[in-house]
Amino acid sequence: MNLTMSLFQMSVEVERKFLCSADTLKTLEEMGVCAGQRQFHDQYFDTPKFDLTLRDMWLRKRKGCWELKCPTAASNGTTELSGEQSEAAALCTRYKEITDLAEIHLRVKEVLKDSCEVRETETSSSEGEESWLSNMNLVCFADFTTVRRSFTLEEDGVQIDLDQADFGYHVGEIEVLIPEGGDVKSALEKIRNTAQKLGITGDHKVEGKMNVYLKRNHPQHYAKLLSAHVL
Ligand SMILES: Cc1ncc(C[n+]2csc(CCOP(=O)(O)OP(=O)(O)OP(=O)(O)O)c2C)c(N)n1
Repeated sequence: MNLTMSLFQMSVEVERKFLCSADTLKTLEEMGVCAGQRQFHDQYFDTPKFDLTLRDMWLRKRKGCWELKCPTAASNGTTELSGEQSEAAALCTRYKEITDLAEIHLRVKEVLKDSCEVRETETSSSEGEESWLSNMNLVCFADFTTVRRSFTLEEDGVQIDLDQADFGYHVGEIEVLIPEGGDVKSALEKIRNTAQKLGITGDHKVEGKMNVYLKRNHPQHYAKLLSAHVL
């Protein structure tokens, strides 16, 4: 099936990361409802030549489920932003989240077809359900566990996560999920309001877990992504 014929409805995650101070945590605990704490183990996959991550595509397995995060077109939903909205956009990331495995296979194959990475073999059940990884020359390059506390505020559809990764990095994120083609401006506005309420300042993007993980564990991979302006 051609990708343009694909009919899957995808979500777009609009997200701002922040460093959580003791003051922010106190405000959050006063204002928000703690929706619980959970722990998950993430494994990220790419080819040895980094064909996916160099295109800002992030393939991972979390709690037994596959997810692919892909960039949205830079201008989608962000034309004619006000000054404040542009500032908010510069602090946020926007990624499509694909969770349907067949769709993930299609997208990954599409990217790898030019780099001769895909072995055109049929998967037999005896090879195990994840032979597609080796057929596409995909290997695990990052593997870590996160303890996440989630909060919800009155603001519609805003989730705040406080993540503690097992390699010693803490980061918070304010997140709004919208359908593909949905209202990015309104999501940015909600994120900006929430950051203001929590007293979050700063005019630079805060590093995510992966930045810090790669810098520490795979500096060459990290350097390639930096020079390609992916991170
Ligand atoms: C600030 C920032 N973050 C991520 C990226 C790109 N990127 C690197 S790894 C990566 C995939 C992991 O995304 P992230 O949202 O950081 O992880 P997590 O919070 O655990 O996922 P969730 O539970 O919210 O789905 C991305 C998109 C970027 N360029 N800049």
